[in-house]
Amino acid sequence: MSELVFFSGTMDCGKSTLALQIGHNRAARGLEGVIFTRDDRAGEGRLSSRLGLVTDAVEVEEGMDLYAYLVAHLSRGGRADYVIVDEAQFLAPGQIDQLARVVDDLDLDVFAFGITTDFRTRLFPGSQRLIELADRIEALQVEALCWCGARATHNARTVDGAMVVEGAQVVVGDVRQTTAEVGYEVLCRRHHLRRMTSATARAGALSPDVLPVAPTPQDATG
Ligand SMILES: Nc1ncnc2c1ncn2[C@@H]1O[C@H](COP(=O)(O)OP(=O)(O)O)[C@@H](O)[C@H]1O
Ligand SMILES: Cc1cn([C@H]2C[C@H](O)[C@@H](COP(=O)(O)O)O2)c(=O)[nH]c1=O
Repeated sequence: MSELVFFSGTMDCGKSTLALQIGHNRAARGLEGVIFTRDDRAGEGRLSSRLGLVTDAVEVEEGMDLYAYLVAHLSRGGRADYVIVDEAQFLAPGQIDQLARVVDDLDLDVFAFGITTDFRTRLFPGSQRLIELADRIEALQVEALCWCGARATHNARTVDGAMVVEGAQVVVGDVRQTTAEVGYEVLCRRHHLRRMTSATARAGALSPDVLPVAPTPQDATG
């Protein structure tokens, strides 16, 4: 039975790497996949991992029918033994329905990879639909870590290191981005809710307000 599988996790937890590995292992056994992506940091029509690996992919445009694309591809004599979709959070809910149809009507496995929630902890519409329709949801084994050492569960958007909670849902960007104004940082829920990024935590630790201060004679006398 073919399956629609949603591999989800925070940013920087290895989703694209796993997508490339799944493709690589199947290619090694002579299988051919169709790889879709949308708005990868490496540019249009690319699926890239921070480990340096990159492959060509079909860029999913707004309004594109993924089921129709695959039917046309197969009718032209193209091969598709399975389908990979990276940055699946950026797909429209209707495109996720089309992927479910690819599984059910074309009998192809679809492996979708994406983050579930945005910088405001709200579900991306594409991820919500995947959660609703997927046969299986897989959490990645290599967890990203918050600056405090706890498992990172949420994605924060930062401007000059400070967490922001206003702005468009989609802004392509990266973690550990020191030069660009907008960046991202993965945090545990506790620090996401407190809006404490590594930079603000560092600044707080260095602030004279929180440094232990030796008591002065006035303290003793009141
Ligand atoms: N220099 C490095 N050495 C070893 N592993 C690295 C290095 N840089 C990145 N990684 C690994 O790559 C992961 C990010 O992979 P990637 O597929 O780009 O993530 P995602 O698609 O989930 O955002 C990191 O969690 C880390 O495990
Ligand atoms: C949290 C959040 C992220 N994004 C963007 C930033 C990146 O371009 C991708 C995630 O890529 P990754 O391979 O999982 O690291 O999503 C966004 O547009 N809006 C957000 O709220």
